[in-house]
Amino acid sequence: MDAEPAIAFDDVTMHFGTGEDAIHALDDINLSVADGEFVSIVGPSGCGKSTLLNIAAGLHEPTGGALRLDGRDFSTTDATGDIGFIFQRPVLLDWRTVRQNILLPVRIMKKNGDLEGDMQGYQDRVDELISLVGLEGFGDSYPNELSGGMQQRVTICQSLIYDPSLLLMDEPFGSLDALTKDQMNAELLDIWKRTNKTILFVTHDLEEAVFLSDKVVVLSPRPGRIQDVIDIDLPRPRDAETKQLTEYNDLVTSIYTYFQ
Ligand SMILES: Nc1ncnc2c1ncn2[C@@H]1O[C@H](COP(=O)(O)OP(=O)(O)OP(=O)(O)O)[C@@H](O)[C@H]1O
Repeated sequence: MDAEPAIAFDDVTMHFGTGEDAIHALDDINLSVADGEFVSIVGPSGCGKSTLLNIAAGLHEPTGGALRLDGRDFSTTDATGDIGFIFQRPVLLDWRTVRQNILLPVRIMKKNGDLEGDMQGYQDRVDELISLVGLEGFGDSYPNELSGGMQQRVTICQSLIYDPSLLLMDEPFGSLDALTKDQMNAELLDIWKRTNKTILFVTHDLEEAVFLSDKVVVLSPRPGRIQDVIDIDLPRPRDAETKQLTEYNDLVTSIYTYFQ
């Protein structure tokens, strides 16, 4: 029997509000993401990409359908600790050091009684993570002493500190310049490979989606429906040379046709 998907959306529909003013954000979403898979979601502005991710994070309850996490009914499962969320803009406390910011989710979850294990284990993990994202020497720096790319690396560490199996990333590199974004994409693939996470990634950038993913999900204009799921069977590891491949450029071009 096949393993259960890391996360599955079964007939998920989302309306915000009721009556005439209701917004139909998502319609009939059926999507399975396998354990360890990297899946990107693309679609026109306002089509419901962030809503889909917010539902996966448990921040919104869908108005129809259901979610499964490793085969378990999401509505009755405590997913705290299984899911990490990374937003477009780093959410860091200016008055706390990099090290303290990385530990913040652990402190909050411990306070709420959602996390077990002693603090020392997490303190040691901070050093591993700082090294994983190449921030050695910056553990005692404050966020305003770091570049945008470095700040986003800190948020990646924050999301990895409690070792969730699923990472939800909502345009995490959308506010970075093109060169830094390319560098962060390469680093993310390296982190993904070394940590075996499942990643659900929202982006406006079709080239980024093709470069990173195993599959690209194309949503229609609102209400977001799945228009296509495209397998990206480019060889890995991927690097600057991947972008020179005819297959890479063909895939990007074919996904663009959905937006014309
Ligand atoms: N909390 C909310 N309350 C009411 N409407 C909402 C809420 N969140 C999202 N919406 C609406 O749902 C629709 C989808 O929004 P969403 O942010 O998911 O789209 P998106 O594809 O991520 O957009 P973008 O690419 O511009 O970031 C939009 O019309 C938005 O106004």
